[in-house]
Amino acid sequence: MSVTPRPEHLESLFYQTDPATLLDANYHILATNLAYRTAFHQGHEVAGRACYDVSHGFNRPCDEVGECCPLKLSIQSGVRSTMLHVHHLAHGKEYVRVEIEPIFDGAESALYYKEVLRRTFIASAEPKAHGLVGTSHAFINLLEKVHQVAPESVPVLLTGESGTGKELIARAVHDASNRANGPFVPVECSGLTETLFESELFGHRKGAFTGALSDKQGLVEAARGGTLFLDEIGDVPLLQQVKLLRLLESHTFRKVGETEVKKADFRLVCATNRNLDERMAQGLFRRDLYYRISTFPIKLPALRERRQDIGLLAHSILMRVAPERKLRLSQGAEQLLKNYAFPGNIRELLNLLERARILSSENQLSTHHFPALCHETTATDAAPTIHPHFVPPEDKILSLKALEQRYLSFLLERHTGNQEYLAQALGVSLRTLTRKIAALKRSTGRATPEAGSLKSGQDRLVCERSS
Ligand SMILES: Nc1ncnc2c1ncn2[C@@H]1O[C@H](COP(=O)(O)OP(=O)(O)OP(=O)(O)O)[C@@H](O)[C@H]1O
Repeated sequence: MSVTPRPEHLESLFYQTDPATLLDANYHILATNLAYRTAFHQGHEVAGRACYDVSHGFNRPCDEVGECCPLKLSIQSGVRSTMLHVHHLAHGKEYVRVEIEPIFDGAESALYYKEVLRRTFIASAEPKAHGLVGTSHAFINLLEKVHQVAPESVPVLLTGESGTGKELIARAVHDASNRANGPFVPVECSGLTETLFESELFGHRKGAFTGALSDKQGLVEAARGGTLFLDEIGDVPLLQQVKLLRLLESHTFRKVGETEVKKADFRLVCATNRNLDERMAQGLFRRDLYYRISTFPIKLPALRERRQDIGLLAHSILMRVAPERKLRLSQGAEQLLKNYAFPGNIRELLNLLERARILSSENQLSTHHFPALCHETTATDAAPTIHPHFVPPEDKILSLKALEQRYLSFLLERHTGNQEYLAQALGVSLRTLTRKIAALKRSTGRATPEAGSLKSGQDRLVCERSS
């Protein structure tokens, strides 16, 4: 049974400047304001429909199809909840920050729920040539953290493997902060020599040292009112770490060759792909500096932890590297990329796509345009290989036995006829290896590569042939 909102609540909704709706606990939209209708539905009224239908085109509540639902959270907790959602609208998918507040009005349980929706542009849920793209859970969790910390002034430390997008996330923290109108100043710390470090960071006076031909403003000063992004902070040598620490503790600095002390005014974001715990244990990174920079650490997921985004990322990168060609991935090529572990992360994906676009004269990139991942053999029409960085699909957990069999079949293809060597390298006796090969043969019902090329059906990567 649907509830009728009280006039005072309807009035507060109508005067709300942000897009807003009133919902009941059964996911029905009871009322909407003009800002909501204008922003999301070209002025059309959607009251009376279910929120999951309107925002996602689903026929069931979002939490029943694997998405987090802020309404459900609020119903369960009885308090306000906020989260990022990807909304599927007429013009495409977009990121919306949804805030749900239960309205009790003296009643024991909430009468209904006020929903306020704010668009966020720090990332795109649709292919886009520049900026952050993604819709996977790991990526949404990352964006949540960016939203949580952006309005605060605390230092942020971004960690994660090389090529995961730390610089883009640093920029997103800046863009979502109240310093967004100020400058964003990236500093590549690993490239700064000892002599350059101070003069680059703090600036210098003309004549301060040989080669100082004019006054120079430092990067700390350039970041005034904005964000200073210290990339590769883990590579800063100990001597310079002391200087950084002094800057962060006193919020002041002095140009080289000058006596005047100046006040610094920046928000600090640092990034590293080094393991700072290890560096501290080795005495290569100061613990006091670590505590200064790591108030809010954010670990970026590796690309293999957000494989759901590979198609979207690839599409976006193709728009970037070949804007004049409408390049698409074939299904097989997309699957090939999704099955690869990407030790070099998004930078490696970019590299592979650049190479593929040069190799292809068509609009479609197929598996044979990715020779590094797909070693075609000439033995059969679809002779498969498994790349050493092969990882099983996200939605499928392989049993250890199945994984062992895959690995074995991959090795047998590589080392045909050399079982003695293989047994030794695997650390098992030749008898054990022979037994495992026989079991593999039985389970696939096919000959092992000893007698020909082994195919294990859908679990194998199959290279498309060039048309
Ligand atoms: N979510 C994303 N959406 C689109 N492009 C991305 C995303 N994340 C990273 N990229 C692209 O991947 C490349 C590598 O990103 P970036 O330089 O920010 O990585 P990094 O983690 O700072 O690497 P390193 O540690 O080596 O400095 C860039 O071309 C960047 O534009």
